[in-house]
Amino acid sequence: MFSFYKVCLQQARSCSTRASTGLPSFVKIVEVGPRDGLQNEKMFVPTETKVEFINKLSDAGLSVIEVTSFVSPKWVPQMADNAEVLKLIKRRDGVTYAALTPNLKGLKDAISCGVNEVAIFGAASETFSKKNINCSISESLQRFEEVVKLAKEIKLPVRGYVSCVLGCPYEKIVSPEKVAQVAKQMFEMGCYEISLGDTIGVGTPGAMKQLIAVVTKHVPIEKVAVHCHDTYGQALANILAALQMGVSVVDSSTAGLGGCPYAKGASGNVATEDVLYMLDGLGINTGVDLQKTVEAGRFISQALGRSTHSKVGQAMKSSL
Ligand SMILES: CC(C)(COP(=O)([O-])OP(=O)([O-])OC[C@H]1O[C@@H](n2cnc3c(N)ncnc32)[C@H](O)[C@@H]1OP(=O)([O-])[O-])[C@@H](O)C(=O)NCCC(=O)NCCSC(=O)C[C@@](C)(O)CC(=O)[O-]
Repeated sequence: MFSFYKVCLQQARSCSTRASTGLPSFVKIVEVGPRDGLQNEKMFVPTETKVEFINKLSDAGLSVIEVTSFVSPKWVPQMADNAEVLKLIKRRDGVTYAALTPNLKGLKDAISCGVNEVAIFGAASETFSKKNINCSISESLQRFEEVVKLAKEIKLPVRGYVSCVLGCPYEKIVSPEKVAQVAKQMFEMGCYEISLGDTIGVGTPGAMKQLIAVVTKHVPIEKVAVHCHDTYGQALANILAALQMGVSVVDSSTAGLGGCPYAKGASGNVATEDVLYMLDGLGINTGVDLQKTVEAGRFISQALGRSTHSKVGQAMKSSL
């Protein structure tokens, strides 16, 4: 069925010069579809659908899956079934089931549901911080200190997100120095990885490279991840630019689902299928099965009543 795709991949792999380009040999994919992907859906997605989607993703070999968030259900109603989701999923050995936790209440609730990892999420824009988590950047960092302190006590890994790293829906320009300042503080408080979020997908590869050059003055490159939305169609190019800078952790969302409720007009994350296809062609291992990921994308797209946003998912559907 996917014969043309296979021939193309073989050709791409044979042309690949990973060793000479200095790209990493392995990239960790952090699948954010069930959380970032679904948080913005207007109609409540049934819990069983979320659970089946997550199970399909783990079956595809995705080893880190952000499954939900422990935020106020008044702010993000779609994630209100966080405890049920974590109770019903089929947990696979070796898979990290992660959740967003903006404060101590979120952390305590997440712990009681048996998450393997949590993420705090701040921003490099004051206005976005206020709109998204109802506090200033410095107030958010104080809250995060408490979250990280408690998580450390029970040896629960904490990831840190910085949003608006290449532009803000309210303030427009965001300087790399501001991003680096927030990233540094999150890293120093104990986050094991810092994910740089191009929340509204406005970045271009040159800006991404400049950003990473500035951030890595404070955070080691192996601790940096990229989280690219695809509003302007630049996500894959930006990811490649990040890989060329030495990044080896990429966030993505199956079927290209997603968006932030507090960043109006921003489109979904880069599709996991598209990232996998590109990495496969570059000879970079991920441990993830592309075809099974495409099937998971098809499942969730059908459940949402629309076609997948993944170009690879679309191409493979038409037998290319
Ligand atoms: C952070 C808060 C809670 C502050 O919201 P607040 O209103 O300032 O909080 P509060 O402490 O004053 O509490 C108000 C009410 O919320 C409850 N509450 C308080 N905390 C929690 C909690 N953890 N879980 C459940 N309930 C909670 C609390 O119990 C109380 O309930 P009430 O007495 O009114 O019934 C709120 O602003 C919020 O929930 N924001 C969610 C924002 C969000 O989820 N945004 C999307 C994710 S970020 C993103 O998508 C970007 C990212 C990560 O993908 C990267 C990128 O692309 O850039």
